[in-house]
Amino acid sequence: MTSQTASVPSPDQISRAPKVLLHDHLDGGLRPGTIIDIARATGYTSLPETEADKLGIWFREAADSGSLERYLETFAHTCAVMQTRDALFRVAAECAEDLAEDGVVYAEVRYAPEQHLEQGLTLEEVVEAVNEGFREGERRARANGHRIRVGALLTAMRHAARALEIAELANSYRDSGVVGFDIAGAEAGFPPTRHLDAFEYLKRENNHFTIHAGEAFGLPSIWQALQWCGADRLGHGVRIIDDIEVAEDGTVKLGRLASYVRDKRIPLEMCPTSNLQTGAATSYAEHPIGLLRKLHFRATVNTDNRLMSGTSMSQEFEHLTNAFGYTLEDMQWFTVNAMKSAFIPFDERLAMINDVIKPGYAELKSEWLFQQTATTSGSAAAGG
Ligand SMILES: O=c1[nH]cnc2c1ncn2[C@@H]1O[C@H](CO)[C@@H](O)[C@H]1O
Ligand SMILES: [Zn+2]
Repeated sequence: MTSQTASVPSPDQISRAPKVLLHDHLDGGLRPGTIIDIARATGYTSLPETEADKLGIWFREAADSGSLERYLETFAHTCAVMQTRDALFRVAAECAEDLAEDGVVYAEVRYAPEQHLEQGLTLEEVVEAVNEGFREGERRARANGHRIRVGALLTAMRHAARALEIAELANSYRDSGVVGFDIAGAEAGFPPTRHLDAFEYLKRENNHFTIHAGEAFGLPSIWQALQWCGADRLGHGVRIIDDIEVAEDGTVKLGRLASYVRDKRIPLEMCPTSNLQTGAATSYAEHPIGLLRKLHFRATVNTDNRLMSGTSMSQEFEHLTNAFGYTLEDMQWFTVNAMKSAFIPFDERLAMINDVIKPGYAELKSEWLFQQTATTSGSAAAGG
């Protein structure tokens, strides 16, 4: 008998499956049409294209550069149209709506408040506009028959010097929509230890943070993020593969750092398509997530920047099912990993896993039973 739980899910099943997203940038996920609307309304005239389809393609191609630094240049345009309360509200509401439409049930979406002050907003006004937008998006999703919860992560830019201030901001909104902190931006030349004061502050406050590490720079960056800064999770972390040796006969040897990451169940926020664009990986089939999943690292699947990568959670899973033959069981494994690693309280994570994620996958895994009944009962009736 062939149970479909052992076969690759269809795109439709992938889309309907409950998904959890831990690494998604708000300024990397705008709808192209929204960028054009806001640019018109606010007088921003530097967009490279003025038609939505073409603008979407422009972002994808410009981001397909092979270098993180050039990939990041495209954010000048999205940040330029995220400078007013209304724009931030709209972008955040649409983000929650789009994720819910894609079957995401829980998301942590990050952005850098310091990049949205050009037209006079304060840091607090930025956070409040985005929070209100997320709540509005959750309501719209519910009206469309979807359920989603969105938490914000506040990012500090690693080349700048405002990390402590942003960490304090994250801490003051921890009971109002902000679930943690992050640092992002160019990695080479900007080690996480530059922002030690921010991380030490958050640890003293018993707060949570993730650090972009091991994307454009290797093991030293991951080591610092964990052992100097105390990160709860790693943004990307793909270069941990450099500390894993696979011999010709298939035996695997983990170095000290890779062992630590696996033993301590450090979540890896992996973003396959983004990694191909910035040159952190060469193909889906060769993406380190394949080996890391086999070795039972706490790997999770994420979008990073839906606009720049022209992707969604469903598309990331489609690429992975094509490359590795992943089943619904694998998808559930990644999703439960992500939910376990979220920054919301333990009881809420557990309820999400037991009452939303597992029942959702159980339902999908049972579909083959009824398909078979439909075909066999038809032929039985014809034959009898
Ligand atoms: O993959 C990434 N690696 C490092 N930084 C990133 C990545 N994607 C986006 N950003 C940076 O994070 C800022 C806040 O959201 C973005 O403006 C971008 O500069
Ligand atoms: Zn990122």
